[in-house]
Amino acid sequence: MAQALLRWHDAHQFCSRSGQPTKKNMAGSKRVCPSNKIIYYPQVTPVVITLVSDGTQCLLARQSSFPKGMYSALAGFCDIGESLEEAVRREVAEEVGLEVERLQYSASQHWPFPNSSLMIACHATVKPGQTEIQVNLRELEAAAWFSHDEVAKALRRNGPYTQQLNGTFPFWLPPKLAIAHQLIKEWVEKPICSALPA
Ligand SMILES: NC(=O)c1ccc[n+]([C@@H]2O[C@H](COP(=O)([O-])OP(=O)(O)OC[C@H]3O[C@@H](n4cnc5c(N)ncnc54)[C@H](O)[C@@H]3O)[C@@H](O)[C@H]2O)c1
Repeated sequence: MAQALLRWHDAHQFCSRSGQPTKKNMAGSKRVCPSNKIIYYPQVTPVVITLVSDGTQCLLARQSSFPKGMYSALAGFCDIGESLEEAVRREVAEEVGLEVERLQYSASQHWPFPNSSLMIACHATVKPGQTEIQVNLRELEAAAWFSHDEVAKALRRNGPYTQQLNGTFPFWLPPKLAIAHQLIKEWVEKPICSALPA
């Protein structure tokens, strides 16, 4: 968190209205422009992260920037004017072409990489039978449905894998510190999604 705050101070040294240097307050919690008194507060950007399930399988995806073999839940920044529910539905539709039927909040996490994000984690379901995915290749490298068994095994493995096994990189999941890991673990331990309220 301290590093995220230091990065924010570094990137906000000048007032965007007057162009004058801003001054940090003693506590380091804000910056003020001495010429027009505008106060700048550190920003936190909301990001939704969603584990989509059809009741028996869950959907995991990877971006080309991920370490080889790592798959995670779908994440995306909230747009201005959007509720969290709208952001989840839009992101899932944009990234894999699925329509979310029900969703349930799970937990949140401050994520300092590369800037301060507030990760808001949710479980979502799609209607059984409406599971055909269309991967948006501008955003994702791949996405696929994984069975409960496959995901449970991947949780027990210790990634990251840097070595190929039978010509491919074994699929592995984000580390414990990431809320993506907690979301996936929650689904494996209690497949909540099959019992989400309508
Ligand atoms: N803690 C976790 O478990 C976890 C898991 C997945 C993603 N994340 C984080 O969530 C964030 C979003 O994930 P992603 O996969 O969409 O990331 P991403 O960095 O691939 O961003 C996708 C696109 O969003 C746009 N974007 C970048 N910054 C933005 C901002 N501040 N506001 C609006 N749009 C912006 C850009 O066009 C970018 O190409 C990243 O910071 C990522 O590190 C955390």
